[in-house]
Amino acid sequence: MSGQQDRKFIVQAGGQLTGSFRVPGDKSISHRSIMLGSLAEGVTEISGFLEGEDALATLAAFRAMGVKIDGPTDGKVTVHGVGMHGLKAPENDVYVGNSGTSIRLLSGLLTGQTFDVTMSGDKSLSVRPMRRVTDPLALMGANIDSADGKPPLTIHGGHTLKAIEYDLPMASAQVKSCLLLAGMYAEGTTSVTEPAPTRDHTERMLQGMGYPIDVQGNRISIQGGGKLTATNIDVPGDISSATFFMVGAAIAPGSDITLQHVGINPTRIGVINILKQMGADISLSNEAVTGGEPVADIRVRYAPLTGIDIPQDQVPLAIDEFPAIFIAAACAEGRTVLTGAEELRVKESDRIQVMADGLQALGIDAKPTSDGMIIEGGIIGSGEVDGHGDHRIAMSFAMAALQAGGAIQINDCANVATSFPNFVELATHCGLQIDAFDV
Ligand SMILES: O=C(O)C1=C[C@@H](OP(=O)(O)O)[C@@H](O)[C@H](O)C1
Ligand SMILES: C=C(OP(=O)(O)O)C(=O)O
Repeated sequence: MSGQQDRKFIVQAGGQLTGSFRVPGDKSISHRSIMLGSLAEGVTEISGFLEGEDALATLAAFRAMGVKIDGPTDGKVTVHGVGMHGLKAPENDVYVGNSGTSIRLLSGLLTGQTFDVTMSGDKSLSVRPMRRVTDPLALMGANIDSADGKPPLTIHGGHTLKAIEYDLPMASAQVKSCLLLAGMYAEGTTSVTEPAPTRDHTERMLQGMGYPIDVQGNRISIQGGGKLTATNIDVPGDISSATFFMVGAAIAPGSDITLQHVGINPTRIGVINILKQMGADISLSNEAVTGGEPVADIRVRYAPLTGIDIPQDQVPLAIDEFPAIFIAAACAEGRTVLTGAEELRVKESDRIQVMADGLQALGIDAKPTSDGMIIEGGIIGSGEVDGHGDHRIAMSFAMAALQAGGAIQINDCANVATSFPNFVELATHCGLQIDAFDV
């Protein structure tokens, strides 16, 4: 839970989604724009920055390390880069709240500094696994203390880093990015091989800021000792935030929405591929490339959905979208089977167990498995579910109300502010009958 106060949502049943609007900026790209902008030489102007708690935690961390950052004001941020060696020791521990991306990417970047930093987070972050970054960083020569592989992490600076060749044990853009950021400070060429493609925003932004990297299939290499040059970054809308509206429109008869200027990076569009395979009516227009990232307007009109076996190659490309995809599956005709998604168990909550519990509470036959879920499409009932302090769980169940037999109450929703601070306003604007209460 963020802050002192918790929130609950009560969403009335029925309705449809209509309208054309923009969702907030991409969370992954927002984090990286602050990190790389801070290390660059020159001034980086960012527009479309996500003013959500996670990205703001990264911004605050760099301010605490001496970087002058103006904004955010209406999504505009100006980062006065200090160069690769210009960060200063923060006066206090760095608190990154709920944000796995902040702590894991910063771990890599901070191993290259000359000072020590301790990073901590909220209740959810404090039980998330960090050995996936601390183990390979130790191989590079980093010295990191953790609480049994969990936050808080203390990164001891001043160690000489050596390049490594590393086969990632899991498909994780956070681990890949952590090692590439550490690789900028290592002697030699660090190579990371991923078992399957994951989001490549770090690679794109490094290249956009003039830091050479070499990509050969799933192997990404970076040589230490380079530099970054400031540039302007237009952050597209977050496809992970757009997903809630895509699923809402796909399940509610009469819906027709257009989500403007959304990032459609090929490493992020698993949700489009999966929903289309289920029968969703999704079309793209205004396709363009902005700051090295492809964008488009996404239109979704209601069409009946059918259950599918979700192709495993789509899993890393839709990793944050499964809570919402499970809602689509619950409204589809027939069975949907997800496998190969054990990573969902170590997100802000155990997204397999928590979604299965919530769906069952609403009368849906949902069987959790070790690495996925089997969902029989059916009729969603009225009831109360627990958001478990996980933004994506809360927003997914909010959309389920569009097809429910009665109102749905969702508890422990405050963390929606981590990725989508104006969710309730936008959802109301396009037709969801949602009220939020501080409790
Ligand atoms: O690199 C990133 O920005 C992210 C990578 C993914 O995490 P993993 O690397 O743990 O899969 C994703 O779930 C997270 O929301 C953001
Ligand atoms: C997993 C997520 O984020 P993070 O790992 O940055 O907390 C998410 O936003 O769904």
